[in-house]
Amino acid sequence: MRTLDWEDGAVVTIDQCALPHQEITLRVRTVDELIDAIKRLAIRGAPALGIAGAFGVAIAARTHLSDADRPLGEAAARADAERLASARPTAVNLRWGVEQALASLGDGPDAVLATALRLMDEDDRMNHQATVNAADVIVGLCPDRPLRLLTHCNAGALATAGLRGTALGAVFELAERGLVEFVIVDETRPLLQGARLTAWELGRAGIPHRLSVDSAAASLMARGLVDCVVVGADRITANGDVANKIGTYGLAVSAAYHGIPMVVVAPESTVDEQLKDGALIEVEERDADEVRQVLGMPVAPEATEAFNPAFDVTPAELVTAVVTEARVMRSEKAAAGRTAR
Ligand SMILES: CSC[C@H]1O[C@H](OP(=O)(O)O)[C@H](O)[C@@H]1O
Repeated sequence: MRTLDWEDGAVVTIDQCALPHQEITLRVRTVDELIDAIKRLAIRGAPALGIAGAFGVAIAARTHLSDADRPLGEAAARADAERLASARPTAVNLRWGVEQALASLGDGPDAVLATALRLMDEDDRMNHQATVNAADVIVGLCPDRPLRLLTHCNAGALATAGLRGTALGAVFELAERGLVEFVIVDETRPLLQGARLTAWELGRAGIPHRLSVDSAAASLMARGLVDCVVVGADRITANGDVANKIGTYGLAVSAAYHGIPMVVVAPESTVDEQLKDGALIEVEERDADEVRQVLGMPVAPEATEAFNPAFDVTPAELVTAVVTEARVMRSEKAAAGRTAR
């Protein structure tokens, strides 16, 4: 089953908040339902957000363009599209997908849906090629065999529209080549995308993996248990800075210190050439309860204040390579700066 699909006028997906213990199918028929699913991370992951955004515009077009007054209908559809694009600010893909679909609005609801379906098919192709390219890069960077890989958050099929992830897709590609000893899965607090989603995907695929608390990553690198860190991205700026799940920057600093390659895997739709560097990226700040609680169970006093940035920004100089379906962006600084310790 695809992670995201379109059936009978609805976005059909799996509710990622219920995983790994329940596999609940979501059928989203309105823009408001879709915004709710995006905000609560039932639908999540940069490429998946792009396709969901495009399908959301298709829903808005079908809802409003049937009105007699076409200009009024288009204005209403555009207003819905803006609410969708603003649902989560950091992943560039969401607004990208909305804008791609909006470009077809003047040709009517069927044209908007056709655009969204095309983007969904392209998402599969782009992500698959990026994972093959990334596997080739990792093989070239890491002489030891088999590979011990560390990943953060979830950049698997669940983070895309289709059957293959980005960073985790590269892990799957390497495993298919018989090159993976095991994968260290950062649990990824506060919402535990690693423990709940990446472990679920790797378990279903029979790929050896070990769950780890986020704070163990640096010491696992110091023990020589990591050959390469491979992660996804939510926005890559023109100079190669990378916004990704909170904790990625710390991984990059530790990896650089230990001379371990840091590879980012993403489709070109995650690259934002309009933004010159990472300082300009809006980092989503989420509800403090996500930190005060573990999946809804309080662990801190109710009055405790908390930081909860959903992402951080890793400077290009700490990223060995950003790999897409179309190119490999290498940082000379990252290569020069890495001396094994
Ligand atoms: C393949 S992009 C996945 C990317 O998105 C995740 O964020 P979230 O779970 O909040 O949508 C995380 O940053 C992943 O690396």
